[in-house]
Amino acid sequence: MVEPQRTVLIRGTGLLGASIGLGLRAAGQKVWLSDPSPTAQRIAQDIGAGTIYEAGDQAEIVVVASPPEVTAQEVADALQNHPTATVLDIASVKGKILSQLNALAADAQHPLQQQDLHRYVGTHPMAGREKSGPVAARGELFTSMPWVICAHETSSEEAVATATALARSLGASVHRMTATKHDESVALISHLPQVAASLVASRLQDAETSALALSGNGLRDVTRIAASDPNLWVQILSGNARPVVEILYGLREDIERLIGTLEEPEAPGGQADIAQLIAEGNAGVTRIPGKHGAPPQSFAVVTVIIDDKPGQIAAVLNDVSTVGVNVEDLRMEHSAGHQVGMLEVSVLPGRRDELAEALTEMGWKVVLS
Ligand SMILES: NC(=O)c1ccc[n+]([C@@H]2O[C@H](COP(=O)([O-])OP(=O)(O)OC[C@H]3O[C@@H](n4cnc5c(N)ncnc54)[C@H](O)[C@@H]3O)[C@@H](O)[C@H]2O)c1
Ligand SMILES: O=C(O)C(=O)C[C@]1(C(=O)O)C=C[C@@H](O)C=C1
Repeated sequence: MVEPQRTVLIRGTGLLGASIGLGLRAAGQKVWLSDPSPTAQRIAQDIGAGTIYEAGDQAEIVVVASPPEVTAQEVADALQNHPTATVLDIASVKGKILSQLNALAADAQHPLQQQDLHRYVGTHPMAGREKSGPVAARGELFTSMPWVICAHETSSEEAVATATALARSLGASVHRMTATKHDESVALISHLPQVAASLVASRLQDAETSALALSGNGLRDVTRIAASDPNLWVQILSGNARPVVEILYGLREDIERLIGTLEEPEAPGGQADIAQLIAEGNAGVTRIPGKHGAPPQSFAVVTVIIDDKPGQIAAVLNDVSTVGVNVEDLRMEHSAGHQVGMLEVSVLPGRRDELAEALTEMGWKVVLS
């Protein structure tokens, strides 16, 4: 827990900055907000993420939550304007920002000194949304999610401890690694998925409406993040281009192999090749950890068909709690052209049948998958 009397200034009150403000406020922290956009700043204040910063006030912790392209400059300004504060940034790329800061500190014309960087720690919460701006902010965004702390060679122990405490006070689990290791890791687990989602979704641009009307969960699962902000992703992908390109070379090989196989699927070895591709995906997906970095666990899904009217989700959840079953995950799907929704309740596999039976007895229409 960050000591409550320490004041946190959040510079950049968009999705991430406002979410951090909401989470810190809920944990009893004093938060100041600042954004070059007066609207983003006011909205963040209005939703309860903190109070607008008065120029000259001294913060003890500064969180830079600006777009990656201006992050190094913002960190440098914060280190100079808050001369005793720990300064951390949360940008999605780490190596480039650290190099930019080292270059500023080495530039005799720039006021940033190498010793100022002792108070800086690069960090990256591995939680976000495909939306931008403070309106989409959620205080619980970081609960049980990884938060990477990339101490650099001269980060002080105190600065690292402060950044770690801040991440933990938002419910995140902390992972420490170098900026280089971070960038290689996120190329695979964050940047590749974004590229894949965007490429798949872009195939839909000219699709016929009758085909799109058949869309099920497969398409939705693979494309949610295709709605992400292009401005942000230009900065992320170009800021981490080399590690992403290395992965794309491998992906290109696999795609070319699949094309070759599907051109003649009945040719000798063709069926085995297709099976191998799917099996390789099976092997990869089982390696994605679950909550708190625990081994992956697959939950059983109980789907409840509900009328598309207010109060239905709350009523189902109320009935689930009376059965005494913990909800591990929740998802709502709408059926195109129908006034019904499908509420997918994920539970531990051993509790599935009991829950389905109880909900059916209570009058709900339940589907097991
Ligand atoms: N979106 C995600 O899922 C996600 C997840 C983890 C980390 N991040 C990182 O968090 C940072 C913010 O992303 P976001 O999704 O909140 O974007 P956002 O567009 O929602 O918010 C960015 C905010 O920064 C403000 N801003 C612009 N220039 C600024 C400057 N010079 N100084 C201070 N603020 C400035 C903008 O007005 C805006 O309010 C980025 O560095 C991003 O890489 C994003
Ligand atoms: O879940 C989402 O919508 C995200 O965008 C999250 C996600 C990710 O890839 O996990 C995206 C980019 C950020 O740098 C960190 C988190």
